[in-house]
Amino acid sequence: MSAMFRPSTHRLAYCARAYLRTTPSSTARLARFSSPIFSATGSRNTTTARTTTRTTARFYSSEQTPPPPEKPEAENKDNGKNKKAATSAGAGAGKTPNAKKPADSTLDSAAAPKEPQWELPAGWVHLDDKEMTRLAQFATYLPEGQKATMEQAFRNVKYTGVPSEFRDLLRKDGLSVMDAMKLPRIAFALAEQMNEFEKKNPDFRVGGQEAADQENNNKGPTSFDQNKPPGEQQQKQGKGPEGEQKQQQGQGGAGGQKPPPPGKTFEVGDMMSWILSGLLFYPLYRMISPGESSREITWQELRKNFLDKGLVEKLVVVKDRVRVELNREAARAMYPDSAAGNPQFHYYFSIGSVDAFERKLDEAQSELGIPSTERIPVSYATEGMWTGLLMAFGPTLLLVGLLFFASRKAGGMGGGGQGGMFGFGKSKAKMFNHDSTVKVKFADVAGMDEAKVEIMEFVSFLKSPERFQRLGAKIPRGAILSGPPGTGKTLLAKATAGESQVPFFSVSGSEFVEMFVGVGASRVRDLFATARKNAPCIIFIDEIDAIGRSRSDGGFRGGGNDEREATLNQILTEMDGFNTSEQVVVLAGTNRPDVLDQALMRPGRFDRHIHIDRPTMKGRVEIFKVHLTKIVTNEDMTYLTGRLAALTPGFAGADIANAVNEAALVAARANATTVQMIHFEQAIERVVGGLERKSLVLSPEEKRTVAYHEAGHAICGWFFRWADPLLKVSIIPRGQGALGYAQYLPASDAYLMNTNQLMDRMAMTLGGRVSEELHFPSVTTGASDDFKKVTRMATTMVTQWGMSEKLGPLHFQNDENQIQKPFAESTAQTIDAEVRRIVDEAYKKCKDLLTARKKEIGIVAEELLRKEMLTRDDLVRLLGPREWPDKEEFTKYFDNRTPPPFPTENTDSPPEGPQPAIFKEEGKEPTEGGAKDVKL
Ligand SMILES: Nc1ncnc2c1ncn2[C@@H]1O[C@H](COP(=O)(O)OP(=O)(O)OP(=O)(O)O)[C@@H](O)[C@H]1O
Repeated sequence: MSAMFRPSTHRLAYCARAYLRTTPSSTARLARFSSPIFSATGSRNTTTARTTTRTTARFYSSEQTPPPPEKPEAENKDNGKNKKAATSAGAGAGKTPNAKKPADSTLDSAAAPKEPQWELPAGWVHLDDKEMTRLAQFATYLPEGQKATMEQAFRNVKYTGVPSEFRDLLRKDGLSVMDAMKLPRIAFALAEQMNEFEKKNPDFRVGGQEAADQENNNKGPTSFDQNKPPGEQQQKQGKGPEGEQKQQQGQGGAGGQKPPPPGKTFEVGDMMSWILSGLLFYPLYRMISPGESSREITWQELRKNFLDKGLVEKLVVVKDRVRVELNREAARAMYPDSAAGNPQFHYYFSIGSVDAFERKLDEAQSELGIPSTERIPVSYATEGMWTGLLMAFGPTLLLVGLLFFASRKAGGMGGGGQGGMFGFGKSKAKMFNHDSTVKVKFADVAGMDEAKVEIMEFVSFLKSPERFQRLGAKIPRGAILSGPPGTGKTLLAKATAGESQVPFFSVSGSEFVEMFVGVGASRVRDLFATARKNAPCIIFIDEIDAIGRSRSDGGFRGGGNDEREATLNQILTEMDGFNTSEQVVVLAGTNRPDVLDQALMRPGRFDRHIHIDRPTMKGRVEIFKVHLTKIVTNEDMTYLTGRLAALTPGFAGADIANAVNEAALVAARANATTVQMIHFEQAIERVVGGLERKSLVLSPEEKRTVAYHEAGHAICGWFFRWADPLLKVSIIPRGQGALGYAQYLPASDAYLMNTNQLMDRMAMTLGGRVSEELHFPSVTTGASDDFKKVTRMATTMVTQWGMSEKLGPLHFQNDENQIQKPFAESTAQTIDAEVRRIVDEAYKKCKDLLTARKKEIGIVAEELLRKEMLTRDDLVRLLGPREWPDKEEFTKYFDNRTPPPFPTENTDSPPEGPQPAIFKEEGKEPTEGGAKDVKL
C-alpha cells in the first residue's frame, strides 16, 4: 500500500515540510503559532485545532489525508483506550465536534465569581496559556493525592502572576540543576503571594474556589483545565462526545479529579509546603526516574509511529543511542494522551553502529521520498564528564541535600525553634485548657494527704501569686512526683491543674525522643514557649527518666546519648530561664528518681521531691471509696471498703481501680444486678493469683501431693506465732504454674520485720517441702519457688539487714552489673555459710513442728482433697482456734462473719510447654525496710 501511494506521499510530505522548513526556527514558530490554537481548542473547537495543527506537521505518509494516528507500540499497550480518542480526533478532521467554552468566559462565569482585587508586584508577570500549560506539568508527576491539590493551588496563578525568572524557567525546554536550585526560592515567593492574594480575595481561596468549581461543574471546565493538553482533558471528562455530554449533564466530575471537601482552606504553611513539594518534587522526580522522562523504542516503532508521520524534527546521536526530537505540537495533536507531546519527554533507540544507523535512515527517507535537501538533521552529541557525573550522583546528592535540609529544619537550628517545616520539632504535648478543662479535683485523689499538702502550694501560687510575692517568697519552679507505678502521680498532677483552673500541658518524656538529633531539644523549646504564652499554666512531663537520666551514666552504656543529653540540657536551660514571676509550674513524674540527673533535682529546678508510696490501709480505704462510687453496690460501704482494703495490702491506686472494675465485670458476667462482696473477692483473687485454670486436670497422685504440700504451709501458718494467719487455701490451679494457692492475711502493713517474724516466715515457706518429705517416699519439683524466696530472704538478712552475728552490721550490695564482688573472697564464703545456717535453722524449725503435727497435716490435706478449698473457719473447726491473738483488723473484718462461698469463674487454658514449679504461693518476701509486699 505504501508503495502504491508513494508519489502522492512525496508530494504531501514535501508541502508540509516546505512550510516548516521555509519558516525560520520552525519549532519556535510552530509553537507560537499553535499556542493560540490550543487556547482556541480549549475555548472553541477541539477538532479544528487538531486539524490545523496537523497541517503544520510533516507528513510523509502514504495517504493524502493524515492517517488515523496510531499510538506508539509501547503506549498502545498501556493506554489502548486512548487510541480510540486519538482516532476519532483524526477521523473527525474538518468536522465540527462539540464546542467547549472559552477559557476566560469559563473562568469568569464558573471558577471566579467576580474579578479579584490584585495588583501585580514589580518583577512579576502574568503567564500566557502555553506557560500555564507548562506550569500544570509540574503537577503531572506528583502522586495522585497531591496532584489535585497542587493544581488547585496553581489555579490562582492566573491572577497572582509569577516571578519573571519563573516564567523564564517555564519557557525553557529542560531544567538544569541550577534551575532546580532556584525553585525553592520561587516557591516561597509564590506561596507568599498566593496567600496574600487569598487574604484579599477570600472568594478565591483555593478550597472555597474548589467548592465553587464543584458547584459549577455542569457549566464546563475551569480555565486551568482548558490549559491542559486536549488529551488530558479528554481523559478527565470522559472520552469524546459522550464525555462532554456527561459533563454538560453535570456528571463530568466523575471521571475527573476528586474534589476536596467543600470549604477546605489552606494555611500559609500548607500552601508553602504544597508548592514547595510540587516544585521540588518535579525536577527530583525527573532526575531519579529517567524512565519516565524517556522511553526506549525500536527502529520499527520509530518508523511506524513518528518517521512515516513526519513527526521527527531531529535525531541526536549520543554514543550508541539516538535521541528522537519530535515536533511537539504535531505529536501532541496526533497522540493527545501520550507523553510524546511533552517537551520534557524523549524517545530514544539504540544503534549498533553510527554507520548502520545512517544507512538505515537514508534508506527510510528515500523510501518516503524525502528530497536530500529536506532530510531530517542528525547531530552528534557527547555527554560531558559533568553530565555523566551529575546523572550518576545527582539524584543521591539531591536526596541527601533534602534530608539535610529537613533535619536542620527539624532540629529547629535553622528555623529558630519554630518546629521546622514539617513540624518535627513541635512539642507533642496535649493541652487541656479552659475549654477542655481537666475535670480531676483533689477529691478524686485519695490516700496521699501529705503529697496533696505539698502540691497544694503550687495551686495557691497559681491562683494568687501576690500572696507569696508580697513577702518576697519565691515559688518552687517545679516538683518531681516519684513512686511506684500506678500510685497516682499523673492523677495528682491533673488534679493540681483541675484545682488551679489553669491550662495543663501533659507530655511524656519519651515523646521528646526522636531519630533526629536536636528534635527533642526543639520540642522542649517549643513546649516551654507555648507554656509561657499560656501562663499561668502547668507543664507535666510524665516518665521524665526517659530523658532525665544522669548524664554520667551515658558514657558507661556507650554512644547514642547525644539526643537525650541535648534534650536534658534544653530542659535545664528552660527551667533556669524562668523568671520567678512567670507562673509556669513544671511537674514531672517518674518511677526511678534514683537515676535522674542531679542537675535536674537541684533547687531552682525541680526543687520539690514528692514521693508517693503505695497507700496504707487507711489510704486504700479512701481509694476504694473513690472508685466504688462509680459502681452499683448495696453493700455496707464502711465494712466493704475496710474489708477490701484489708484484703489488698501492697495494692497501688491503679490496682485498686482495676480490682473494682474487675469486680463489676465479674458481676456483669454473672448477670447480677449489683456488685456484691463475692464479686469483689473473686476479682481480688483474680488480680493477685491469676485466672483459675479448671481445665488443668491433675492426676489423683498429683492432687494428693499438692494437698499435702499446701497443708504443710497451712499448719505452719497456724502454729507459728509470728507467721501470717491463713485466710484461704485451695488446690485449684491458678495463674501461671501455680497448682496450689494459699492466701494469708499479712499483719497489716508491716513496715518493719524482726528476726522472729522472718524466721517464722521462712519456716512456713519451707512447710510445703517438709510436708512432702514426711508423707511421700520422694519429693517433687514443686517447692523450687519456695526455696528461691527463702534463699533471697536469708541472703538479704545477712548482707543488708545486719542479722548475722558473724558478719556484723555491714551492707553488701551485690551489683549484678559488676564483675567483681564488692567484698573479699573470705567474706563471700562467710556470707554463704551464714545463709546456709539461717536456712537450715528455718528448715529445722519447720521440720520439728510438722513432725509433731503430722496428724493435723493429714486432717487438713484430706479435707482439702475433698473440698478443694478451705477457709479460716474450716481450719478453726479442724484444728481449734489459733493460739496467738490476731491483729485487730483481722478480727474486725474476718472473724464472726460468714466467709463468702468459694467463687467459681470461667477458666483459661493452661500455657504451653512444661511448667517446672507446680506449687506457688502468691506474694513477695519483705523488701528493704520491712514487709511492704506481703503475701495474699
Ligand atoms: N490516689 C489515688 N486515688 C484515686 N485513684 C487513683 C489513685 N492512684 C491511682 N489511681 C487510679 O490509678 C490510675 C492510674 O494512676 P496514674 O496514672 O496517676 O499513676 P502513675 O503513678 O502516674 O503511674 P505511672 O508511674 O505508671 O505513670 C488513675 O487513673 C486512677 O484511676
